[in-house]
Amino acid sequence: MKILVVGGAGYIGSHMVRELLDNGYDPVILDNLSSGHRWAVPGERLVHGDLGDRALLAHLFSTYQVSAVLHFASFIQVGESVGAPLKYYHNNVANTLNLLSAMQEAGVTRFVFSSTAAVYGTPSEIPLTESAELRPENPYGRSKLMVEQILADCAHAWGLRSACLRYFNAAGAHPTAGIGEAHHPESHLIPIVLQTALGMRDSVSINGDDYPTPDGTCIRDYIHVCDLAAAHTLALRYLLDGGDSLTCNLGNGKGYSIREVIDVCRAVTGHPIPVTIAPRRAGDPAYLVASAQTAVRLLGWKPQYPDLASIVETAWAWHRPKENSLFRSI
Ligand SMILES: NC(=O)c1ccc[n+]([C@@H]2O[C@H](COP(=O)([O-])OP(=O)(O)OC[C@H]3O[C@@H](n4cnc5c(N)ncnc54)[C@H](O)[C@@H]3O)[C@@H](O)[C@H]2O)c1
Ligand SMILES: O=c1ccn([C@@H]2O[C@H](COP(=O)(O)OP(=O)(O)O[C@H]3O[C@H](CO)[C@@H](O)[C@H](O)[C@H]3O)[C@@H](O)[C@H]2O)c(=O)[nH]1
Repeated sequence: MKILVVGGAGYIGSHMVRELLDNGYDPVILDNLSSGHRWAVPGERLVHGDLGDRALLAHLFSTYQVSAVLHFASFIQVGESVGAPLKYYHNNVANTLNLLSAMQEAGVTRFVFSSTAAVYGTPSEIPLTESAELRPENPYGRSKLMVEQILADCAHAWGLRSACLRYFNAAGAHPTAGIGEAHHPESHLIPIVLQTALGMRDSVSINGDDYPTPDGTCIRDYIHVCDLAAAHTLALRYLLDGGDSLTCNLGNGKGYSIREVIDVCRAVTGHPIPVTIAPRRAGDPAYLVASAQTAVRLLGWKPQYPDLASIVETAWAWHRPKENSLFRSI
């Protein structure tokens, strides 16, 4: 069964491509390699192109009998989005409209969307369920919420069925496939901490220690990238079996402060990992922790890496040969 994976050469998308192959699906990847990597995916499955290219999308849908689309392609940095909102609205919203229009023209009606915990903003409840208030605090989160709303309108208008998967913080690496997180430049906390353990950085700069949390640093819920991929397969099966549109949080339900993340990384790597304190980063809510009970109940999802140390161990196994962090940019 042919599945179009948009953004499939990126961090989460490339793990998804492995997961699809392991489960007998036939993925085709569309990626412009703006932050993804040719080495992360089987070359013969990659179409190098941009989501903004309507003619290319029409060509893809007419060439392949696509059963469903998994959409990972977007810009992803919370802090950057505050200073460059139009960049985010253009790629994350306008380009997604292109994709949805091409799907409508081709009669493809199943869609799995990479949404985010950033749609919630400062939590109205703890842990966050999907019915919590949606008040994103940065353009990145707003761009994802806009797409969720567009998907609901398309469901009503032309029968699109979508799974909006609101991931919390993706981390870790595939234990055997030789792929992992490699953003250039890296902005995510865990890879930065591990690069510091490797001596590639002098210290980790903590973005603010005056938040209303027990140790003053931001709390996040970290979820293994392979557990995310497994949830997508379950959501895909659910839609292929005729399931109605759904929205699910994907997280482990346990929050770790930045200082706690660094402590776990110290324990895993055996390195002291120096820190410095920097000002707050714009757009950061203090606390984001998931209730993933909807995914458990509706999809039968069960994370295989429920604790942070087991997630960091896989990330460390990936980052430790330094060339994975340093040189494999394309
Ligand atoms: N990493 C996280 O913690 C996290 C958490 C919540 C949600 N998400 C969402 O998951 C998705 C994947 O995130 P990731 O961490 O793998 O990011 P990533 O940057 O590694 O992957 C995104 C991929 O999309 C491609 N891409 C971007 N714009 C494109 C375009 N216009 N045309 C074609 N390809 C394009 C990039 O080249 C890259 O391969 C994103 O939508 C992100 O918002 C990520
Ligand atoms: O060098 C660093 C890097 C990060 N942080 C902080 O660590 C926390 C986690 O940051 P990061 O790893 O950048 O993740 P988030 O900003 O929480 O965003 C990620 O997780 C979101 C879901 O919660 C996704 O939607 C985003 O795409 C993804 O980038 C935040 O408080 C950051 O300010 C630091 O203090 N120092």
